[in-house]
Amino acid sequence: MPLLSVKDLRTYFHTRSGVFRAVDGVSFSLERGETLGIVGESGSGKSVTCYSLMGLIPTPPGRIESGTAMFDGIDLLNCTPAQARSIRGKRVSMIFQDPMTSLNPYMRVSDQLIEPLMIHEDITKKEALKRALEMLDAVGINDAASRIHYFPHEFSGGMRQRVMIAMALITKPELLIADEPTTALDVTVQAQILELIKKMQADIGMAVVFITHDLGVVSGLCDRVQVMYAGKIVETADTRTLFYEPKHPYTRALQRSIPSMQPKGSELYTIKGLPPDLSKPLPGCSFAARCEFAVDACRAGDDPVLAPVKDGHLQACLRVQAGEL
Ligand SMILES: Nc1ncnc2c1ncn2[C@@H]1O[C@H](COP(=O)(O)OP(=O)(O)OP(=O)(O)O)[C@@H](O)[C@H]1O
Repeated sequence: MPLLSVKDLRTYFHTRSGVFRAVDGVSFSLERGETLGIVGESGSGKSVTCYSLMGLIPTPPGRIESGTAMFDGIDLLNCTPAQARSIRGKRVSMIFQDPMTSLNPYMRVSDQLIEPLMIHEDITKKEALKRALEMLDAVGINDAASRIHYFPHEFSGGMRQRVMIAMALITKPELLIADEPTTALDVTVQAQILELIKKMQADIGMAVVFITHDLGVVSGLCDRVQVMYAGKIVETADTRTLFYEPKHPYTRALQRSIPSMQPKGSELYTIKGLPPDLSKPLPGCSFAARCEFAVDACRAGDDPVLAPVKDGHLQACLRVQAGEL
């Protein structure tokens, strides 16, 4: 049985300017210990997918319209508050691009680190502090014994990111959701943080969902990747297949836009145009307006659905499905 199984998740935002179908029929599953990358441009619904699982959708204007998200037999989208508390922040944790999303600026790091342990585990304060120190050590905070009493602002950006990771991992979660945790950091610190997540994953054996707009980042980190466009998954495969045999024109375009994949001296390739307005769904494929391979059939009928290319590789382009591309 997979650790997490999401079926037909739809999360819409009901605003004055219309209903934004941020996530529109997303299904995927994740095995224990597996790392799944969710890739797509800004606004494609990556964060809203994960926020839905974590109970972080602001309601209103947001609303989960349909779907189930089974985590070890419990539906995260339809569970009791007590079930939610026993899972979120303990068995499932999340880290964010901005560490201050989860760190409290007015609380010493020591108090923040021990809080989830005191809530979820039968443990004394002394034992909890010992665990917190070990955790800070494990995420590479030097001189953790004195720094544990710092406030978040007394750490540099990269170090704050490490503190947030320590806080997310201190309960040894079975699933970590990482929402662009390195985007705001310089390249060296970015690499260190990615290495750290990999190491902690190996130590704890947790599964990871890694959200990023950067296809380059997922290559060294993820077992499997799913590509999102306009609230839907348009392609999913193991990382190697997705890199070397991408099928969907959007995935191919994303791959072409990785700077290191482009020949030296050539003009940087970018995907022309903008993602569609999610409040005005158009007939046909939502990528058609920007797709260099689109034909009339792509702009008519229902949005194409995922179909297998081969075992574990699914994609949603009609022309690929018809064997034309
Ligand atoms: N609070 C909100 N109110 C209204 N609409 C929202 C809200 N939050 C998200 N949305 C809608 O959901 C869409 C998807 O947002 P989401 O944050 O999931 O994108 P993303 O792929 O994670 O992008 P990014 O990389 O920029 O975080 C947005 O384009 C927007 O239309």
